Amino acid sequence: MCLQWQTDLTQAAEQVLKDKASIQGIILASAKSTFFAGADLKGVMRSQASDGPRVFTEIEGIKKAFRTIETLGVPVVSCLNGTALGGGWEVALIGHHRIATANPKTQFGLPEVTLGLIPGGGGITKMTRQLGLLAAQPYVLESKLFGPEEAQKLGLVHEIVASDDQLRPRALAHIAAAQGQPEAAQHLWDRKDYKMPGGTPSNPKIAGMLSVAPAVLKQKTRGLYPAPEAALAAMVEGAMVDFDTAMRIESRYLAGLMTSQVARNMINTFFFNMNSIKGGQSRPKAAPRYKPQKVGILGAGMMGSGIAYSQASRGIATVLKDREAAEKGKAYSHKLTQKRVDKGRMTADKQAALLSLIQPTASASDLKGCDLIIEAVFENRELKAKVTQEAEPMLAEGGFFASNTSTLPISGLATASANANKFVGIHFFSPVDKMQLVEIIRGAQTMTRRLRVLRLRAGPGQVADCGERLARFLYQPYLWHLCDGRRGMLGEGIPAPVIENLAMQVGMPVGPLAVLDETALSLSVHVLDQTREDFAKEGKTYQATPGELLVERMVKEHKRPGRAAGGGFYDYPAGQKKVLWPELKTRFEKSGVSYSQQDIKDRLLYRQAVETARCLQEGVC
Ligand SMILES: CCCCCCC[C@H](O)CC(=O)SCCNC(=O)CCNC(=O)[C@H](O)C(C)(C)COP(=O)([O-])OP(=O)([O-])OC[C@H]1O[C@@H](n2cnc3c(N)ncnc32)[C@H](O)[C@@H]1OP(=O)([O-])[O-]
Ligand SMILES: NC(=O)c1ccc[n+]([C@@H]2O[C@H](COP(=O)([O-])OP(=O)(O)OC[C@H]3O[C@@H](n4cnc5c(N)ncnc54)[C@H](O)[C@@H]3O)[C@@H](O)[C@H]2O)c1
Repeated sequence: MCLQWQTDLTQAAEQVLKDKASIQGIILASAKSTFFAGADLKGVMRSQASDGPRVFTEIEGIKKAFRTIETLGVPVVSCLNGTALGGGWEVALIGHHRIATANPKTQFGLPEVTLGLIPGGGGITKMTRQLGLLAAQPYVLESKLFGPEEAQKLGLVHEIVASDDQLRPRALAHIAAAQGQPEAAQHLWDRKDYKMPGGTPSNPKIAGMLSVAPAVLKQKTRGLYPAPEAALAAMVEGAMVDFDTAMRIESRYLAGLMTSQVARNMINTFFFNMNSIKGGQSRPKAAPRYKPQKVGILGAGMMGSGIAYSQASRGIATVLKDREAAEKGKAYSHKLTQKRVDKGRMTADKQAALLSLIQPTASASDLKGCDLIIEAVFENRELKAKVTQEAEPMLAEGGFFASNTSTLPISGLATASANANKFVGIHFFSPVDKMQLVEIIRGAQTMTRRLRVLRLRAGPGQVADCGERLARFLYQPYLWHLCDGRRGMLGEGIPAPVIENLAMQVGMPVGPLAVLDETALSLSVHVLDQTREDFAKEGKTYQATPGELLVERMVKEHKRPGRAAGGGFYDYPAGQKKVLWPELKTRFEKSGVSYSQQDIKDRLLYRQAVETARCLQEGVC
């Protein structure tokens, strides 16, 4: 929907108006494999707040042309040969009759809200009038996409054909059959007898549901996303007025959002940046895709057992080695898959096949022939060196070794390896089965070719290559500093619920103390001990931060090592929701401490911004 397209559309609408007497019908079709991808997102990225009035005029101009075509008095048929999203679906909705080619890859719908925008090119008004205020919500507020078949069930597509070449003949046949039938040249909502499905907001049943809708929405967005709120407002306000006014209401909300920083950020992150990552931006250009046949994992603790699941669920034979906990580590995969079997999402055969790929063992010789071995033992340099030297000789010809360390520089760990150029960091996150991101860390001597391991995870877009420039990690120091600041706040006497709730209010999915519990407070203490040891070797004394000291107290004094070991900042009563450990109040909270909620929010966000800037500065890609 670039400027050129807008001009062309306006001219086409003027032309059909002039030629009205000689037109029997109009076909909307695309010469590309995608029917239409919607608004020009590059153009949206260029808009500034001061462009609001111009953007409003443009939106209204587009919709005027849409309206001219659909109210001309002739049947309009949309021939949907492929995907139609956002403004593209709004173009499809100009047609009174919509024919789609059967193709499981085709997607229709309104993804605007996911980009910080709303379907303000008629999408809100028309979908609401077609489906009703309640039924339209998933498509408008949650950007639920659908294929041709679902569209047909919803009455949004009227015919499905087997191939693209049948679209035009079917459209012509429809136009021929529709001659003399005024209703075929009219939308549902333009008919005199139109009634909104389910009723308008004046219907007491609808009004009752709508009175809670903003609260339900706010619970999901925490008030941080303006687009869904604007979309809901446009739906409801639009349902109380005539069609043209509803369209104008939509345009106003859209113009405001289109020129906002929030939309620019969301479009950049969720469309352009995501696309370039999916397109392989972080992958080495020349390296072919690679999937190891057999992977060894050292350490079947929290991470090792999760990594074993992640490998086996991708069909990779996995040897899980631990001094004592290998069977327990495998049992974790049983627990995860059993939940899916119980819900009918996995067959017992598939579960058995997955579990059969995991071989628990206490013997290093079982690692023989692995083309990749990932070490996930305690965060202790000597232990890591020992297990590296023990396991490396078992690697298959050309195989390589990886450490899942959170904090120890890869170049340093690689000194224990006989093949430092085949030593790489592969940093999974906890819980491994849920977290999509994996960091690949090159040590100073790692050959770039090692990065072929990126194939370990399901798909692209999930890997940060921290590179040898950094020879450390992107996410870990990031999280570390963030958490450190927050546990530091607890040490200042700020109540734990305040820290947790304000973190959620600024958009974090869970509070920082909960994250620390998940990754294990004992891990933080291992890291602290190792850091002290490293400093001592250089004749220096490490000055632990207040946050680090607080966690050390939690583990060593209060015996609260984290979730996996029964409790940390939170208690985890069986079968119930976690609750903050009541003693945090007596042990850390200071009654007279004064704090401003805004300051705490700022501290949480500034740290994030500073760490992000550092990553950019250090060239992390
Ligand atoms: C003032 C205007 C008023 C408008 C009023 C209406 C407002 C409307 O309600 C708002 C919207 O439509 S919000 C929008 C809602 N629409 C959406 O969210 C749909 C976004 N698009 C898609 O999801 C996918 O492109 C498709 C699934 C359509 C095709 O997938 P595929 O076949 O794998 O193709 P691919 O590899 O993905 O793309 C090829 C190239 O095209 C590029 N490009 C694509 N769309 C673009 C766009 N809208 N923009 C700019 N560029 C767009 C893409 O970056 C890439 O460029 P590169 O330089 O070669 O890298
Ligand atoms: N916890 C997290 O969130 C997280 C996230 C990313 C990376 N990591 C890193 O992963 C590694 C493991 O962390 P974890 O949280 O899974 O620890 P954990 O304490 O849960 O597990 C460590 C396991 O290593 C085993 N082990 C110890 N010595 C061994 C040996 N010689 N041979 C085989 N197994 C041995 C232990 O028995 C234990 O099961 C650490 O390097 C940590 O920094 C942890």
